[in-house]
Amino acid sequence: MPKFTLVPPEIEAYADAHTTAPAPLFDELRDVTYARMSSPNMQVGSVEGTFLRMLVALTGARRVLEIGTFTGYSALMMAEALPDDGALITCDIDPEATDVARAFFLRSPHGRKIDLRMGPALDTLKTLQGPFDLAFIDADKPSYAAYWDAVLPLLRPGGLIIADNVLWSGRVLQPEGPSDHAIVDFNAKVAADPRVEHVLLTVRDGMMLARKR
Ligand SMILES: C[S@@+](CC[C@H](N)C(=O)[O-])C[C@H]1O[C@@H](n2cnc3c(N)ncnc32)[C@H](O)[C@@H]1O
Repeated sequence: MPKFTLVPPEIEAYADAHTTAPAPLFDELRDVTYARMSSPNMQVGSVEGTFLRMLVALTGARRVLEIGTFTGYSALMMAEALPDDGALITCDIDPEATDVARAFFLRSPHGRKIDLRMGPALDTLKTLQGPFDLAFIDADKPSYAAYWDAVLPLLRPGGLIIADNVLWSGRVLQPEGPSDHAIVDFNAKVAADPRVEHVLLTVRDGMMLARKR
């Protein structure tokens, strides 16, 4: 199973210990995810989750789009920073993981801001109307380039796209499998796109932040 982090575990633990502690519900969500899911480390975790929440707060986002709900950690984190009338649409295809997400959304006062759409994200994206203020791409890697093409037009000028796992446990340096190449191609695509300014951060497994001009 990929580690989904390039940061040594003791450094990750130190960063975690010096990051605002998430509400206890997030600890429970982490524990349930690790007990029930076969790839629990897909969950963004507290450092990246808190960073996402901070980005939503700093950008003043009111409408957020997420591709890749899993058990709901990142969605719930970002929803916490939305205003009362804010909204987050999140997409997934996995009924088992999203059953967990739904149960936790119901237990949070911020869960009512979240609209979970089941089905392949590329189909869901065709049904959505912009503008969104912020989008978080964190689903199947071979579709990243297609998600970029579909999401950027839905984003308002000045809006932010965040893509996760763009260092792919370091395999971007020696790509072999289809997902490795998909991430390499995605990063090159973003870097060549004049519609955005972008920065690739070495947070956890790599986060691409791209601001629409
Ligand atoms: C890395 S996980 C998301 C983790 C989540 N952001 C979190 O913090 O817990 C990726 C998710 O993408 C979903 N996914 C994979 N292919 C998809 C597709 N074609 N459309 C929508 N979701 C998809 C998977 O079911 C999985 O739950």
